[in-house]
Formats: sequence, structure tokens, C-alpha cells
Amino acid sequence: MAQAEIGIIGGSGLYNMPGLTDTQEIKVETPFGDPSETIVLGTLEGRNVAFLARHGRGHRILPTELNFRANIYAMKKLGVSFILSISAVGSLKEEHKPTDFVIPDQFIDRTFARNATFFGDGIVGHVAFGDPICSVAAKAFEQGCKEAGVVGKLGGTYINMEGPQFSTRAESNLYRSWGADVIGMTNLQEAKLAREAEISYATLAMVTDYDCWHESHDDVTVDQIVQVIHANTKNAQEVLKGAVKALPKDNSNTPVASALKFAIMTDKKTIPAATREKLAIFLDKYEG
Ligand SMILES: CSC[C@H]1O[C@H](OP(=O)(O)O)[C@H](O)[C@@H]1O
Ligand SMILES: Nc1ncnc2[nH]cnc12
Repeated sequence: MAQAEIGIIGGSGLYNMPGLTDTQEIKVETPFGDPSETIVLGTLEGRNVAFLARHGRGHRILPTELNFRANIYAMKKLGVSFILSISAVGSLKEEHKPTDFVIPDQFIDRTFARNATFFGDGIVGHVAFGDPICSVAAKAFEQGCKEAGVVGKLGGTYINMEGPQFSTRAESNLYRSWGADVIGMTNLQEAKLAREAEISYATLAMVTDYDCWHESHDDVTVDQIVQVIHANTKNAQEVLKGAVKALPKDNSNTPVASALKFAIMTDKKTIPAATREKLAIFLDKYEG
């Protein structure tokens, strides 16, 4: 029996979910190591939810140091079929103002020090990723924004940089020339791993700053980001409630639910037993 239907990954400034009731905190073990934090199971709008603080409570883990694989595996182990992520982002366009929400539908990868696949160790798999965000989950966020009465723009490109330093002005202007909308340090690896895990993923990107390209705004600082997040946390939580309410009971009607069907290249007979066992949670439904 699944312990949760919906996973929520809270980013910078969102280390717990006050709206959760009947809560229980659990430590989830995974073959990929420890998730960022203990996970809080609870009920939100009548749905069974699992909440994970991405950087740990107290914000202890750098974007580069995040164990994305353990975080997503833990969600799979709990039975989650949708992950709703919340993240702070810098704006790369005038029209995305601090405190607005954007619901990105594309990513550009500018990272270079991350492990973002469950495959390897004798098994090769390639999932389709042309549409990295689940449209059902994204529309649930859009609905949540409507209900909360906040700006929630559906669609946009999220640049995932390595960090932890913010961008140079030349980089920020380069990303603008690419037509990108927002910039952050964490979401793409989660989206990739969620796809391999056949979990639908979408992110609510809270605009906190204009990065460093805007001539009439100061360059981004953590201080500025924290102020915007604090002013906007209640809104984010309201949006989440609406989104949770809008989600179907599972993602079986989305293409994400069968992402692994044609993904594995490796001859079954050659997959090392330890690797097969480590990935059983993903592969059993196809191989029995
Ligand atoms: C707090 S400033 C930069 C930090 O904020 C974002 O984190 P998250 O995506 O977890 O909200 C950004 O990606 C950086 O990790
Ligand atoms: N300007 C920015 N660059 C990268 N990550 C961010 N998170 C919030 N603002 C950001």
C-alpha cells in the first residue's frame, strides 16, 4: 500500500508544510544513500502527501551536494506518482517580476557536477525527455495559482546552473539571449530522475530577483531572495493546496507512467544481479 500519492519537495525557504495534518516523520532508506532530510507524511486537502525539504531543514546542503537520486527514489518507495516542486528562481525577463510564479515547461542544462540517472553499473537506459514537465501536474499548479489569486504563468524555460555562486553578468545576458525565462540550481536533475522513476514532475518557480542583468535593480543577493520568499510563503502554500486538490488520483493517464517501457538497451541476461536488485522498484512491472 502506497504511503503517499503526492510528493512535495520544498526548496529555499520552504522547509515544512504547516497545512499538513495527521503528520508522521519517517526516515526513508534507499540504495542510493540518504535523502536530504526525514520525510513528513501527512494529509493535505484529503490527499496523502510526502513532504521533503530539498536542502534539509536549516538549509544545510548545497545544490551540487544534493543527493537527487536518494530524494527521488525515496518518493518512489513511498508510492508517489506526482512530485510538486517549489523553488526560488531569478528572473531573466522583465515580465517575470519578483513574487510572481512561473510554471516552467522546459530546461537548459548548465550543470557539470551532478549525478542525474538511476542507470549505470551494467544497465543502460534512455528515457524520452522532450517534454520534461508533466502537463497534468503543471496545469494543477496553474489552477492552484488561479484559486490563490496570484500570478502563475504556465510555460517557460528554466536554466539550471551549477552554482553555488550566482551568474556573471555575461552569463545572465547570454541566457536572456537564448530566450530563457528563469534561473535556478536544482530542478532539472529532479525532473530527469522523476522521469526515469515514472513519476510526473512539475515545479512552481517563485521569482525572487532579477539576477544581475537588470540595469535598474541591484544584483541578486541571498538577503533579497529570503525577503521575497518570506513575503510570499503563504501564497506558495495556498497554491500548493489548490494544486494538490486538482491532481488526479495517479498519473496512469499520462505518458510519464510508461516512460521506461522502451528505455532499456541492455540485454536482461547481462545486467548484474546487484544492479537489477537496486532498480527492482522501477523494473519489476516490466520484467515480473
Ligand atoms: C537561496 S538562493 C539560491 C538557491 O535557491 C534556489 O533553491 P531551490 O531551487 O531549492 O528553491 C536555487 O536553486 C538555489 O539552490
Ligand atoms: N538569480 C538566481 N540564480 C540562481 N538561482 C537562484 N535562485 C533564486 N534566484 C536565483
